[in-house]
Amino acid sequence: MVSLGISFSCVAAARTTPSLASSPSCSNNKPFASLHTTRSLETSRVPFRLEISYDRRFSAELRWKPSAAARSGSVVATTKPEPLKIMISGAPASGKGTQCELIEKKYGLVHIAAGDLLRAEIGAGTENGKRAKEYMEKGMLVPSEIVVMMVKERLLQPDAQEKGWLLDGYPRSLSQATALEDLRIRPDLFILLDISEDILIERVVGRRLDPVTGKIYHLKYSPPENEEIAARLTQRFDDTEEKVKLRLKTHHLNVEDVLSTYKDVIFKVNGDAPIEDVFVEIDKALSSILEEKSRIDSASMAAGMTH
Ligand SMILES: Nc1ncnc2c1ncn2[C@@H]1O[C@H](COP(=O)(O)OP(=O)(O)O)[C@@H](O)[C@H]1O
Repeated sequence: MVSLGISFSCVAAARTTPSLASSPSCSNNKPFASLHTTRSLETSRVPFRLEISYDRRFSAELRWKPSAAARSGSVVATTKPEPLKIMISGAPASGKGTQCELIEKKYGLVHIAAGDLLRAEIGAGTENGKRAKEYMEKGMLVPSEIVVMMVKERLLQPDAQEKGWLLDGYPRSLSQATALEDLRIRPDLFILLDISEDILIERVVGRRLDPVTGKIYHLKYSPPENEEIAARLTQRFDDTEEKVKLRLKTHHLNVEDVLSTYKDVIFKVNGDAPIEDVFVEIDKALSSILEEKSRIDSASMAAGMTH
C-alpha cells in the first residue's frame, strides 16, 4: 500500500498555491488514479489534509484528515460552500463524454462540452460555425476568440452557477486556460483521463451518438439497447482514423501547458479501464470534495454561532 498526502488549506481570500508532487509508482508504472495538490479555497480557515492510499491493484482510497489547526478548533469560516466545479480532460475518445454522463446523472452538475457548443454553431450555420468547421476538419484547435466567449458565456449562465459545472474538453491550450484564470474561473478538480494510444483508435471508430437523447454508444463496448436506437445512431464527421491521428497530435502539443495551469488540482485516472471502474474512481474523488465542502460549511455555521 502506497500513501500520498495532499493538503487542502482553506484560507480566507487566499489564492491557489500550486505545489509539485509526484505520482506514486505501481507495478506497471501506471497508477489507477493520482491526485496531488496543495490548494486554497476562498471560504474559510479550516486546513484539511487529503490522503490517498493505493494498493497494487490500483484501488485508491481517499480520506480527509483535519490538520492540527482544525483539530484544535481554531476555525474561522464565513460563506456557504460553492457547488462543484470540475474540468475533465483527456485525448479524443478517452471517455470524457461517457464519464460526464455518469457524473451529471449522480451529481446534477451542468455538463458543458466545448465540442458540443461548437458543433451546435456549425449546425446552426453561423459565421463562427463555418470558421470553426474549417479548423475542426483539419484536427486543429478552433481560434480562441471564437471558443473562449462561447464557453465563458455558458459557464456564467444561472443554471451552471447554481448547480455547479462540469467542463468537458476545455481548456485545450495555454491561452484558453489563461483566459479562464483571468476571469477567476477555476475548478475544484481537474480530472485527467489517461489512455493508451492503441485503444483510442478502436474507440473513435466504434463511437456513435444518439441524436435524440445525446447518449454516446460504442458498437462493441457500449452497444445500443435496441434496434430502433441502433437505426438512428450517427457518427461524428471527425471520428475517422485519419482525423483522430491529427487530433491526437494537437492534443499532445497542448496538453502539458494546460496541465501546468492546474497542477495543484489534477486527478489522474487510468482511462483504459472499463467504464464502471473509471467512474468508481471519479465518484470517490468527487464525493470526497463534496464532503469536505459540507464540513467547511458546518464549521462555518458553528463558528458563526460562537463569534
Ligand atoms: N472506459 C471505456 N471502455 C470502453 N469504451 C469506452 C470507455 N469510455 C468510453 N468508451 C467508448 O469510447 C468512445 C469514446 O468515448 P467518449 O466518451 O465519446 O470520449 P471523448 O468524449 O473523450 O472523446 C465511445 O464510443 C464510448 O462509448
